[in-house]
Amino acid sequence: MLSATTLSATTRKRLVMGNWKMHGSLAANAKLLDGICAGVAAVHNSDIAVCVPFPYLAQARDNLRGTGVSWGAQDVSVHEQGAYTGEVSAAMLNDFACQWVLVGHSERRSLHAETDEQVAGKALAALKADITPVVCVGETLEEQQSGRTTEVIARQLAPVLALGADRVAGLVLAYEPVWAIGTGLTATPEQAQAVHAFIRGRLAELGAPQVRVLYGGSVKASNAGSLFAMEDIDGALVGGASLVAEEFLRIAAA
Ligand SMILES: O=C(CO)COP(=O)(O)O
Repeated sequence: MLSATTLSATTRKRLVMGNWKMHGSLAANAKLLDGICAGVAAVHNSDIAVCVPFPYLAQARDNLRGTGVSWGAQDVSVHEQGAYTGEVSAAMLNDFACQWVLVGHSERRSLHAETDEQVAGKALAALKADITPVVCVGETLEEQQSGRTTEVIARQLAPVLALGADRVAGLVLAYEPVWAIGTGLTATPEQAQAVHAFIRGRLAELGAPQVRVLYGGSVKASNAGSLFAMEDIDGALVGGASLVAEEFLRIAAA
């Protein structure tokens, strides 16, 4: 007989999401999106999505509608509207039919001093607009080396989990160890699985065990398969390798 955890693992569909970060141009994106669309029919086991810079949301929508590839943004304001120069609201993302939005990426946390509470507020703003937030958590190298990984993840998760089981059931989490982002250093599948199991435990305690937990940090076609083989890794949030259509598709098919 299947145990409850085995059963739930089999029902979480894999999600492979590209985070383009601040890369792209109309011309380069057109080529990349065409390449992804050309190969997506061969990928059966993963949901595929791209999170693009704000100015390219219309291009993503126009190129991806009806293709099976979904799209989203890389940040959202905690505010609904008003005098917030430079901010983009969840309702504005809805105007471009975004299905997803990243919140709390480590680059936003470190470069823009986003707090755990602000990240949870952004997740809530997205949920209220029917956009799925992909909440990113992860420890720095110094935190990892001093044995504080789970302490940091628990702290980052706390205000998100405080939104309650019903809200949390509507989001996706991404574990991205900061030391593995853009460095070529990937957590080993076992290292990543240990943190994912910890996160899954928190989700189960809350009553939201089905939430997908993605891994991010130097994911490539060559390491994706061994990461996806882990019980609690439900897909990947891919930076650099998502900018090359063939490589991104190979990850999704791994
Ligand atoms: O930050 C990341 C995705 O959000 C990971 O980036 P890389 O895949 O380039 O390491």
